[in-house]
Amino acid sequence: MKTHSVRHHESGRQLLILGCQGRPSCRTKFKTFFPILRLKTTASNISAVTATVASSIGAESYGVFKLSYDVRNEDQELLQKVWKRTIRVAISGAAGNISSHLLFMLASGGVFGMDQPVSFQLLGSERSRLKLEGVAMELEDSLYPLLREVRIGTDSRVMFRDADWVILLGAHPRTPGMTRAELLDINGQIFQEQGRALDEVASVDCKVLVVGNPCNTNALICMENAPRLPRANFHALMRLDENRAKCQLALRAGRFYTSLSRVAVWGNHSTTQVPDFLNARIAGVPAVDVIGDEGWFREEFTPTVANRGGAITERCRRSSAASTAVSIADALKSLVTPTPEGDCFSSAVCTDGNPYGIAEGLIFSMPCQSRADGRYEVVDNFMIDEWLDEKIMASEEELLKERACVSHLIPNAPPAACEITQDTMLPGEI
Ligand SMILES: NC(=O)c1ccc[n+]([C@@H]2O[C@H](COP(=O)([O-])OP(=O)(O)OC[C@H]3O[C@@H](n4cnc5c(N)ncnc54)[C@H](O)[C@@H]3O)[C@@H](O)[C@H]2O)c1
Repeated sequence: MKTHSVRHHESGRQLLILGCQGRPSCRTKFKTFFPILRLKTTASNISAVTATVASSIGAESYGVFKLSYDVRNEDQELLQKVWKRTIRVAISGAAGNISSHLLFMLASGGVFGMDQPVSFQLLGSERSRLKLEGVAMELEDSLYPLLREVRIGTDSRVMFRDADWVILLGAHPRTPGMTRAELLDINGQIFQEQGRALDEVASVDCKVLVVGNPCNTNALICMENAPRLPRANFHALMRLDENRAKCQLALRAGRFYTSLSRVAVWGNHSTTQVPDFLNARIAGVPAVDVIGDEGWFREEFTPTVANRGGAITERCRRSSAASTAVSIADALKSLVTPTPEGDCFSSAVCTDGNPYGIAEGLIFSMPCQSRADGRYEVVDNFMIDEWLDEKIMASEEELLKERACVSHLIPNAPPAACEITQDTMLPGEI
């Protein structure tokens, strides 16, 4: 099944419809959605309409999305309202667990704003096609006024076209017996292909957030295969790790999490990640002074945060999905709202020109600030002591090794031997 949008011929509004493939019940639905097209809705002319619809995709859309809405009877106030340009969000792995939370947060206006229309371009795998159809139907039934269009498909070159945001969730899960090096290769191939697709069809301003694991190296592969897009547009999700660090600090200090600031997590989204307690503040006071127990920070806080995903997976028998979706929403919000003065957010971004001497050409989590326009700057005034430096270097070393293992997926990279000796677990794994 396909989802299509059609531009209303009078108002320029876009309407959404789930494609019928000729089913009689669906043809009735089609009639309801397209009264203005005055079509005799047979299976054959539905495909003719579909072709017309496909050619209208990519145009800007304005107006109110409402199923079986008749513009002639529309509330004049709504008609006259000037809507923001619809934001196009492409999401891969859209039939998966994280997506089942994320899509509904995005469609409700909780991320981009209650006055910001959104449209979805949902990419699934062949295997998840039917489930993707179900997801689109659930979105339909949710009647979100800000959701203007939903498209589903399995071709990244179609789904990434004209997207403003691309959230890459789809990845192969690590199966029993699979080494981290094998996972890097299998998923690396997915992200090589998606990087190429982005290079061909994505808007040059689009921001890409990679979530599928191993997310830092997947983001690196994606970025290197999309040279037309600025390298600064690529992120790998580390916000979940930051949120987990904040939760542990708040619990230990007995303070509400809103009192926390400058909590960064450095490095790789693996157990080598470095939750930074040295620069963290609680109500503006250094967290180390408020908690006053250095042993706790090193021996409990750091491993607890790094292994939190595993602890959740052990209990739920699947990796965290709802809290991951929340952290994706937080990560996106951080880029479209100004970072409060003196605060930061964690995102794994390209290390080119970074102020901390981390090897260039990696996707590495660092403290960032945003001016609300989708772009960020790396915060350059974090203190690094010997302990932190050593930990950051270990995570950097791991990412250098990961990069060497996927050199065959990076254009123009010199061939390198894969030397991942330690089979580091990902936070979501048991
Ligand atoms: N970075 C983080 O903080 C973080 C946290 C949790 C999970 N993750 C990772 O996020 C990913 C998604 O997690 P989930 O729980 O939603 O997994 P899931 O298995 O429920 O969903 C993944 C979906 O992706 C689809 N898929 C696979 N290959 C695809 C491709 N090439 N194109 C499009 N779709 C494809 C699958 O069919 C599946 O529907 C996993 O890799 C997981 O390890 C990352």
